[in-house]
Amino acid sequence: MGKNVVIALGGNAILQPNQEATYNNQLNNVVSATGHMIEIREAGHNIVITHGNGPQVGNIIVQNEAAKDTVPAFPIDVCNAESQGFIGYMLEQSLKNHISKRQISANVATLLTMVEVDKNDKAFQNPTKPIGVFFSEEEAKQMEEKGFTMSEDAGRGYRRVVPSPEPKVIHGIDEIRQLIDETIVISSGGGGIPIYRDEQDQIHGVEAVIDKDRSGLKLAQQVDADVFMMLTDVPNVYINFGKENEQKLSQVSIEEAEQYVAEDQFPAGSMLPKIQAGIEMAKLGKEAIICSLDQAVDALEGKAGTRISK
Ligand SMILES: Nc1ncnc2c1ncn2[C@@H]1O[C@H](COP(=O)(O)OP(=O)(O)O)[C@@H](O)[C@H]1O
Ligand SMILES: NC(=O)OP(=O)(O)O
Repeated sequence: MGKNVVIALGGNAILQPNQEATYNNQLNNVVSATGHMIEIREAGHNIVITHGNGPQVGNIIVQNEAAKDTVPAFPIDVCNAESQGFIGYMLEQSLKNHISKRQISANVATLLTMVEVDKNDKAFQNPTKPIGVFFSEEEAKQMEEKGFTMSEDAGRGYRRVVPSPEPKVIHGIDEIRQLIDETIVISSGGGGIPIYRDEQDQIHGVEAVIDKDRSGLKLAQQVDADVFMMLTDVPNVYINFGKENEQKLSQVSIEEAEQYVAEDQFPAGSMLPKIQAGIEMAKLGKEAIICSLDQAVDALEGKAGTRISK
């Protein structure tokens, strides 16, 4: 019998750091990514897809700021909703085209997803989520002088950072559970649109970008997934990443993963949230896999990627 698999697709896989942020570049990457996802569905598994939006939401914010003298800029939660819409559109269109070509029986539905956070989350005082394009150190210094918070991102350059609160409740879980056997559901894109409830139980948007690996974990837990797959632009997790003594990890226990975290092997805002999500998934007796897009099917069969389990 097939497994329930939640797949998280990285925003940097949708727009690679060295690519121009055109719509066509992003669509081409999504067409290729969904081709691999469809293979998982063809192998008999149910899939729920979530995705990142770091590059995309950062670029939407830049568009808003550039045009603000003629069109007022929207808050970040609305920019998140816009990124969810356009990435969901690319995913759904590409999935439907693959389904049609391969004559598979499956529907696709994209859910615009709000995710509740605590408005007093301490993340609001400590921005850590990298968004948008990469800058040199010199450019980053100039951006800081203009009031932006910047941070180095995993050896790839500097990026703007925004608050990234912990996801608490994913909206739409009952609907996903009803749909999952027949339909490929796309949900919680960009980590979800961050919202909070006030004392009168009213919903409000809040300016932040939730980490999609953390909300993907919540999604995996809430839909009772067997496997949480985080597809990114590296084939494996490594210790001593980028150094001469770099070492590929294939199978990692909870204890080993916790030890590597304690050794500061993984940077916040890139690999750390994936590993933390993987540890939490493994603690539930389930599996977490971190791998590159093109190795998704092999990784699910235990032949590629990095697997965290008990
Ligand atoms: N220890 C590590 N092993 C593998 N990749 C790492 C490690 N530490 C940092 N990284 C970086 O993490 C990146 C993946 O994280 P991120 O850019 O947030 O991915 P995505 O947007 O695909 O979710 C890789 O491209 C790599 O540069
Ligand atoms: N929201 C989010 O985590 O996006 P990335 O995957 O692009 O970092």
